[in-house]
Order: sequence, then C-alpha cells, then structure tokens
Amino acid sequence: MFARHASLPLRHLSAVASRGAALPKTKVLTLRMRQATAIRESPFAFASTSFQMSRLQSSSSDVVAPNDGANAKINFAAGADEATLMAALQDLLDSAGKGGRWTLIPSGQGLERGFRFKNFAKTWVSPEESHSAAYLLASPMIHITYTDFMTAVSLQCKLKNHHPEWSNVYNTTHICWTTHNPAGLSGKDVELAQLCDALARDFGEVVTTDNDSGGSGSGSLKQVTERVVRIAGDCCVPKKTGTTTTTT
Ligand SMILES: C[C@H](O)[C@H](O)[C@H]1CNC2=NC(N)=NC(=O)C2=N1
Repeated sequence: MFARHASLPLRHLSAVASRGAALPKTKVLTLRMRQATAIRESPFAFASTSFQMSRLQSSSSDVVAPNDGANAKINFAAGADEATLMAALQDLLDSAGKGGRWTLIPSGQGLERGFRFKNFAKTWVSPEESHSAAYLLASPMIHITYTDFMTAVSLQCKLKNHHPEWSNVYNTTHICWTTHNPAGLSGKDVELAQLCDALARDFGEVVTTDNDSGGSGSGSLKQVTERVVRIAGDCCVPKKTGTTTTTT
C-alpha cells in the first residue's frame, strides 16, 4: 500500500501515519527527516473502552497459553497498563479463541509466534537506502526501498526503541516480544506484536494448518531455530522426520 502512497505528496504519508490507520504495506518509504516523528505515533490504538470489557472481569492469571510452558501466566512489566493490555491480548493470544496466533512464553513475560512467507525475499532481504539531492538542503529526504517483513519490523523497532528476540531460517521467522527492563510483558511488546501481524499480512504470510505458529515452549533461540528448521520444509535443509538413518 505504501508503494501506492509513494507517489502521494509527503503530507499524505504523514496523514496516514498520524490518523492511526492500520499500517500500510510499506514497500517504498520516503520521508523528510523531520517528519519521521509522525511515524512514531502508534498506528494502532489499543483496545477501545468498549472493547470486550466483560472479558476483563477475569484476572490476567486466567489467560493461559497452551504451549510447552504449560499454564504460563501473564507476567506484566512494572508500570504496564494491565487492563488495556489485557483487552488487546484477547485478540493476540491463541488461547483467547478469537483468532490470535501468539502464545505466552513459559515465563509469561512475553509473546511469541512463528511467521512463514513465500520465500526468503519476502522474509528478509536488506533494503536499499538512498538520499535525494535534497539531502544537503534544509529538508533532507531519505528513500528506503524494501520488500521484506523483517526489515519492515526492524524499522518499527528503531522507531519504538524496542528490539525483538528473533530467529530466521529461509522463509520462516520466529519472534518473541518481551521487555528486559523492567522485565515482563509491556505495552511495547503488545504493540509490536500487533504490528507484526499487520505487516505479515501485507507481506503475504503463508498460513498453514500445521501447528507452526505456536510457542516454542523454550527460551532458547537455538531450540527455536531448530524447531523452525524442522517445520520450514521447503528450504535447503531437509525436513527432519524423527527417524535417524545411519550409514556405515
Ligand atoms: C536504553 C534503551 O532504551 C533500552 O535498552 C531499551 C531498548 N530496547 C529494549 N527492547 C526490549 N525488548 N526490552 C528492553 O528493555 C529494551 N530497552
């Protein structure tokens, strides 16, 4: 969608960002540097007050994730707006039964899920950045051209000063959002999980019926990556079958 917006005057771009509209498909991003701050405004409003407030009657400890970290309970970061985040989590957590695809990590301090795309190019290919001739003038412009999910996510991370724990194998990315300081699940984690869902849709996430999007039940990136390799299937790594073959 941003590719379509790219031909629009810059004021349209900032309007898109500040209106709080769903994040557009960001393929070509042209910004005046001073307008980058407009993007910092959340493109997602957290749940409105009318949003499923009845579901909030239950305490956070009622929401459990059916992953290997059985019965994980939400562990919010100090200072988190728990009521607002609980409302947003109803749409994100698979355990809430509303189509969400995220699971709590076993500690309850974060959300995780896997994403799969058509190929590596849709998943992660370095963007090209160029500066217009106006770079030396008072109103410099940066042009960033990219076509992949992970770059789109990383730009949001930069804007929000929050980083993911993630791994990539070919066309699959596993992401965990957790806040390190203060430790726990924070508003930034929830907001970036929402952004990931929207960006994944825009970059053509391949949704499969096998259970490849749930929690890893592990805090170990190595284990996460091994799991992703197992389910990737269509990359250069042979799919593991569970049986071992020995050669003599
Ligand atoms: C100094 C800087 O603001 C902090 O280190 C930020 C950066 N990004 C972060 N990202 C995450 N995931 N957790 C943090 O606590 C965090 N802190």
